[in-house]
Amino acid sequence: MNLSNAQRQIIEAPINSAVQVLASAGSGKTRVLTERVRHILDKTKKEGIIALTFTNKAAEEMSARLADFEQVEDRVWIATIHSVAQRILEKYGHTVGLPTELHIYDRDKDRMEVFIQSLREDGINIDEYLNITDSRELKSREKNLQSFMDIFSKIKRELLTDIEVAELYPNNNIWKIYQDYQSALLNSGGIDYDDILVYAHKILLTHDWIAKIYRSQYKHICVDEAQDLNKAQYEFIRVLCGDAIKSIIMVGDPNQMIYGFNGSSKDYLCTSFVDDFTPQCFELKENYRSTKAVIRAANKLRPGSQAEIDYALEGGVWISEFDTEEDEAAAIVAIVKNLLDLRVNDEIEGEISLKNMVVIGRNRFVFSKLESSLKDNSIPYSLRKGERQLEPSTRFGKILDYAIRVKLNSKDWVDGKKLCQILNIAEPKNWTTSVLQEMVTQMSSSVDEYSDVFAKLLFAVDGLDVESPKIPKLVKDFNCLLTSLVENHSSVADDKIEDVKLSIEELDEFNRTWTRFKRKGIGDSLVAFRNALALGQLSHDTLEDGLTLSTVHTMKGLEKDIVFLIGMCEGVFPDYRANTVKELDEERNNAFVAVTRAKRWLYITYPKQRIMPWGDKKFQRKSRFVMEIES
Ligand SMILES: Nc1ncnc2c1ncn2[C@@H]1O[C@H](COP(=O)(O)OP(=O)(O)OP(=O)(O)O)[C@@H](O)[C@H]1O
Repeated sequence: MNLSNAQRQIIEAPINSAVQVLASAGSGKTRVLTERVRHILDKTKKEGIIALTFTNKAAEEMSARLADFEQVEDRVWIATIHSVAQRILEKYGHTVGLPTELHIYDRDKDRMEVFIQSLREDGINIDEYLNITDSRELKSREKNLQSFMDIFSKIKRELLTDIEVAELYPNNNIWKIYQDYQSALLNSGGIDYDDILVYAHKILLTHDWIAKIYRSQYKHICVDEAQDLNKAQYEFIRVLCGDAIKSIIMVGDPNQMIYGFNGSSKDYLCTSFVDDFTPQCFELKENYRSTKAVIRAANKLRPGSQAEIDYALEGGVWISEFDTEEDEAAAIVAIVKNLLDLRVNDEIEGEISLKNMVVIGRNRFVFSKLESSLKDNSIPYSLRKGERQLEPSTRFGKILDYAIRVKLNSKDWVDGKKLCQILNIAEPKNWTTSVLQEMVTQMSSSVDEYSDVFAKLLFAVDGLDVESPKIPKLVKDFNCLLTSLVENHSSVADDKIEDVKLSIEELDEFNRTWTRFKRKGIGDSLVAFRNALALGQLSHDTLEDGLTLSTVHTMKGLEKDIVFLIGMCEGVFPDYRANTVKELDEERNNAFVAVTRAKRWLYITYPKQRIMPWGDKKFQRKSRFVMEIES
């Protein structure tokens, strides 16, 4: 595939200069970035490159595209911004007072537990506050607590100082509450997800010698999807460069900024980067991905954003209205079947299969009727997950998960408490390195019918060598044990045996995740494994051959020949919570991203009425975005 002149100019821009690329959907941003990396490798001798992506999937894709280049492994560090920051913490976290074995609290509810504990320690009777029977009032109180957590995230994502916080929230003692939460996190031996960047930024800012180590090895930085940077991410990149790294390329599309809830703003790419690095600026407008019909639709949403290439195919965009969500689902299933029967078409490369299609919705709730319809028609499908790992659902799976966390960080009372609850035993008085042994001892007097298995599991996890754990052996032993329970299950109530059967599946999944971890070569230790899980580096698509159902956010950066965009009603898309001009503008970006995932054909559908979660039937208005596309 040839590069266009515009693409080539960017790739061949002077090596030690800053480059900004503002490019529309499908214009080859990822391609340009990959080729730029290749070009730098070619033109320089031993210099290293850091290529920063937004998701692990994008990092994998870039690695795959560069796999044929011999020196890539030694010279290019392709990773998400969080993975790079985390690696810095693993090595140098001690310089800012972090524990040597980093424990990341990756679940919202665990962070909330730590916050509640910090309030307790401040003498606030938080348990009484939450111990009420009125469920509505309880919800509102939980919401109140959540609003504090949101502020903490904002402080971290925007790197706010105490003075800025006092100005923003003059009537609350937020900074003190925040500091107490931070101390509580450290007292439990961990940090939260947002902290990864905050601490890594702090390390580079306050320890120039550490920053110099990275700057001497990596002389070039490439940033993909830069329209979605937030302040902490941008400042992290800036401090990584310092005055030494001048070779930085940022590539992004302002019309695809869809992470505003994460503090993202296109201003970091469009304004701050220009002010701080005075880059050479380029634009790419030609859409190489989509057909004329799709490009026309995209241009209705963002006028003038897309240019057709001469040889673009005509393609098609079809908009259909249905009475109900069931009718909408049935129609999509019918179209899918017709397309599969069609098998080939001049506009689609190769054979038409479920692999060429995706169903996109603004949120995952719009898929429920379609999922039933697909099941009824035996059409395999899978919901594209975010990068976070699925939580285990069985008692065995949960015990394994919590026990590993406690093994790695015995101060982790959050998971320790949950472990005790599942095992139905008393909490240890002190959270020290012997907690798992104490739990094993306690299990000897447990009346739980599986106490023996759970005690063995705790014992086995406690005995793991953290540096080089023998996970396959653990899996094999417990697979045998659980299988024998299933085979001799006559004495056990049936619902419990279902849980054991599911445990075997979860254990298999755990094993596959471990294998994925080893194969990726990100480390050998149990800590590296847990942190890779927390950073979403080990997730995978569940079903490769089925029909993919995806939210807009998880479809970012990807493309399919045939796209169904469903549930296009006001309130769903744009989301009912988007009220301000800025929020509605981001909804438009979401619609633009959804439409531009289509390479050839786009089917847009909406129902005239929907059943709300509380059971009422509600009439729907066609989305404003559909009206614009039709106009
Ligand atoms: N010069 C070119 N000639 C032909 N096809 C190209 C060219 N450049 C890119 N493409 C193709 O266009 C499609 C879009 O490219 P790519 O995924 O790099 O775009 P992008 O700008 O990152 O898209 P988005 O931001 O919408 O995710 C891909 O299928 C790619 O192979």
